Amino acid sequence: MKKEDIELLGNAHIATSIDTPLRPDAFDKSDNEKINAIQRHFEAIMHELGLDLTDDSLSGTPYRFAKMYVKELFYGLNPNNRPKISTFHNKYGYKKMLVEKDINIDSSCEHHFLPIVGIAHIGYIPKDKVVGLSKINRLVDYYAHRPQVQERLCLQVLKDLQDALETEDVIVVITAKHLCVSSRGIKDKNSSTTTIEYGGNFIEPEQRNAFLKLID
Ligand SMILES: Nc1nc2c(ncn2[C@@H]2O[C@H](COP(=O)(O)OP(=O)(O)OP(=O)(O)O)[C@@H](O)[C@H]2O)c(=O)[nH]1
Ligand SMILES: [Zn+2]
Repeated sequence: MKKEDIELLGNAHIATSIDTPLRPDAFDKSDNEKINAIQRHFEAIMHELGLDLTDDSLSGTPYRFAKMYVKELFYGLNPNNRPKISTFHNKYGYKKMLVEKDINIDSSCEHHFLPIVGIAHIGYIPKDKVVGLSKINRLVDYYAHRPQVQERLCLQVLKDLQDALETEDVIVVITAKHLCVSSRGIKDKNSSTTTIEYGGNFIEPEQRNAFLKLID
């Protein structure tokens, strides 16, 4: 790819859809077939870098790398891996805000494939359904384990929770450090990125501020 094309891609990095751009044949291959193929590709990259793949410390790296990509870092690409979000009938009639704070974010930036590390805070106001608390953390983990931009991660979590809870009254805040900003390029160790997305009642500044006060 030419440098100008990369620059164009960079400028257009905010996608118009909140869906992760996947090809229709994304899951035609099994995980093991993907691991085998990625292993060969990564072996070629290491070879190009001049590394001696017969070294006993390096020889297992292409397989380790491929397994890590498919089964760990990017397990969230496959919709079959979406956690089951158990919801319960809100029979106690809890109608105020529920906040799940300091949810761990381990993600990867899709421009450099480097880590995005941070925390998410989520609030919602139940209607007829409440969700098992751990399912909120699991959902965040699932969407984080894709090549991501933080804005889309925030929107994907918001949309899924709104659908699962059958209410628009959800808010998602993510604060994260991008290693592509802190460890390469500009190498700014201090800055972090915050994204906030919400719907329903959280459009009201009073409701939003009540949430922001709780996560402060
Ligand atoms: N909006 C947004 N940008 C991101 C995210 N993660 C990484 N980026 C940015 O994506 C941009 C890609 O820009 P390019 O100019 O194509 O890439 P680059 O030459 O490596 O850019 P530098 O990082 O400035 O060296 C960089 O500015 C990154 O900081 C994200 O989650 N959201
Ligand atoms: Zn990046």
